[in-house]
Amino acid sequence: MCTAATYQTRGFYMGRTLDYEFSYGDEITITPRNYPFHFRHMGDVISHYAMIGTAHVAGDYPLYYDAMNEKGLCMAGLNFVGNAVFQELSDSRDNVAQFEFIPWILSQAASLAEARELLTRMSLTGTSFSPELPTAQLHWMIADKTGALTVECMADGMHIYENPVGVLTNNPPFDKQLFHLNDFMHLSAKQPENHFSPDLNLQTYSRGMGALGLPGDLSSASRFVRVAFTKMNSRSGDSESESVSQFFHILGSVDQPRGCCEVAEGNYEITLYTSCCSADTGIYYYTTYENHQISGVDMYRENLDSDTLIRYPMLSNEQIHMQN
Ligand SMILES: C[C@H](CCC(=O)NCCS(=O)(=O)O)[C@H]1CC[C@H]2[C@@H]3[C@H](O)C[C@@H]4C[C@H](O)CC[C@]4(C)[C@H]3C[C@H](O)[C@]12C
Repeated sequence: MCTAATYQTRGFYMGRTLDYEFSYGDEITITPRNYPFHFRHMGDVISHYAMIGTAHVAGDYPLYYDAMNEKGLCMAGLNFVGNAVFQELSDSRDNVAQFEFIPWILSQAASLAEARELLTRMSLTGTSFSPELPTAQLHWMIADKTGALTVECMADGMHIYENPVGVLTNNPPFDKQLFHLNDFMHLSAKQPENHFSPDLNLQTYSRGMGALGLPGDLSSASRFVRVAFTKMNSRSGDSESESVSQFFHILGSVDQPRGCCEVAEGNYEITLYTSCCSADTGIYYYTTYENHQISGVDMYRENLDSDTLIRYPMLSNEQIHMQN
């Protein structure tokens, strides 16, 4: 399972949890402006916007899971297993392989409006990266400070949804996730009042009872509701550190501890990492399952005019700050 969310304070933030039972070998990867992209069906793009995110680098190619570009446009791919059906190659459209989708959009679009424009002339194809890394069944959230979109390719074509919640999880399809929120409109951060019956003396006996009924399990549908509630009710200061701190609390509401989601006998899905792209500062923040300290990689501390990928392995050992 995975969850992605946006957060707006004075800055704009987007990130995700990457929940899985193993790692493909993830690295914080900066693609500078002059790294040559050789798109499978669209030729070469030699000069483009720089981007930073988590990727598995294979044969010097950044296979991004989530990233942002230097213009503050952000994008994340999440599992959409059983629903994703990619499109056929088309003579009249821009054919983009699913593994190229993040680089295709982030290399060229400076805003969500420009991304929307690219999407209208695109076919997202199932072309695989290699036999060892076959096509992943994903759907995506694309966002900047003006809003968010969800992109889902299904048997009936490409769906581009406005995403007013700024949240994405996994199945079912996004329109159903959004509709499901109707069932929870009675939830509140405030204490509830007795609407059950005036004939009963019902009392609140604990804080937090306004959100009684918020689903607590790890299913994708439940995580969607829980992170949406947490995000929509979030309050924080608007400095970078207060915003980033709050952002990790938002995604912390759907964190997966080892042991609670068994995917095979003795094999558990966990939150391998949680990321937070800061659109205004160009910093990619992250924590890992074993390292709760927030680490950061600042794209602007690198030579963004280079033509070579810049890679940082994730710091994954718990860092405990002893005070005595
Ligand atoms: C497994 C990851 C998604 C995690 C997730 O959504 N889990 C939910 C599980 S469930 O549905 O709810 O059961 C996805 C996100 C991004 C994916 C990677 C990226 O798409 C980049 C390449 C794409 C290649 O086609 C396959 C390898 C790969 C390196 C992908 C491996 C894997 O599918 C990743 C890492």
